[in-house]
Amino acid sequence: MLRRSRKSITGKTVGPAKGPTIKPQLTRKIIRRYHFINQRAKYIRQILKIGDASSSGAKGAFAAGFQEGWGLRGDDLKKFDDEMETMLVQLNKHRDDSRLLQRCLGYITREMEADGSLANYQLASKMGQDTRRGGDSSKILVKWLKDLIAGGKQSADNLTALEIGSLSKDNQISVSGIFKDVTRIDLNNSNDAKGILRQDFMERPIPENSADKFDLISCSLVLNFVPTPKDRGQMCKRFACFLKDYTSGVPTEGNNHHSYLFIVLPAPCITNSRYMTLSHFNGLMRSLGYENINYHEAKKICYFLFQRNNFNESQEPPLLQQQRKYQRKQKLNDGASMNNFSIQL
Ligand SMILES: C[S@@+](CC[C@H](N)C(=O)[O-])C[C@H]1O[C@@H](n2cnc3c(N)ncnc32)[C@H](O)[C@@H]1O
Repeated sequence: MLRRSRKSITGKTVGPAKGPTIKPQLTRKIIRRYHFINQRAKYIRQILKIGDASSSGAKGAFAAGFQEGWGLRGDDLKKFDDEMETMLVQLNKHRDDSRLLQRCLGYITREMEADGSLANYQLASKMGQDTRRGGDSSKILVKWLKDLIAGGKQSADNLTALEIGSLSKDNQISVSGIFKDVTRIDLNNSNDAKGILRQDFMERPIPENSADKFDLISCSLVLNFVPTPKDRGQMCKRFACFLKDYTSGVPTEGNNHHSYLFIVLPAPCITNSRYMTLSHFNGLMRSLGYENINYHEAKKICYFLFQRNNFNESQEPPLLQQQRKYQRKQKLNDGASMNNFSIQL
């Protein structure tokens, strides 16, 4: 069991003021692992064409292979099987070996269905919001929007927002009154009663008309948990399908209707990656049609506000041409202590 009391060995207080906590250094590890095995399970189910993720569904369909994998885990779920872990990373190479895919599915389903697995994941996600780690990131978003409205750069009328990876309906984005309506979604919080819809943004149906689109999307500490650089790129591309498009026509002086994208990332994703820098990220977003209008770098977290661009295409290289630069990983920095965070379009 990973949960623990609030004091560390050094006596330092960690985690939320009330209730169980998880060691800070484990938080990201748990979230990453949870996303990784869920994504792998989804991928295997697609190849094997099975819908039911649960052990009962999969066991019934593929008793032998599935149970082999299930049995490999034994009782200690902290023990990993090196061979299976390598295969999970390289599933593509084994897509024709259905017996092996069944084993992999059994192996990870055992972990996904273990007691406390989801609870630990949700606790780890919530800890990202703990005030000792920066708190509710939408506070800064609300301040920036208020400034834009006060400066006449943005109309305050009937603004709507989509919050991806929402953990609370009490965050500033929901309670500040700036937005007439906030739609909150999260992969795992099935708290519909609490106003958060359980939904994968990547599977959210694309709105057919503008009224169902949003003036702002908030994506705080979500992109960094998307497992692969290409999946992150897909997420970045998909934002535009859900944002109101105020960009058509020639930009006019005094136009104060825009749509926005608020992105929050752990600072090391931008400041300490071999494949990402601030200007690279802004360039990538620019190639997708967004202009960075606000940026704040705190010790651990980076905050970006992008405005959907209203530029004159004839004066810019076409966006598709610009996007090519961001389709491959490019080494921009190097250093032993650097990470490999990247986004590929
Ligand atoms: C670390 S939490 C961040 C929560 C909060 N937004 C914050 O800033 O503290 C990441 C959340 O993103 C959610 N998430 C990740 N990928 C998602 C997706 N594709 N669709 C919806 N939610 C997603 C996870 O379920 C998780 O609750």
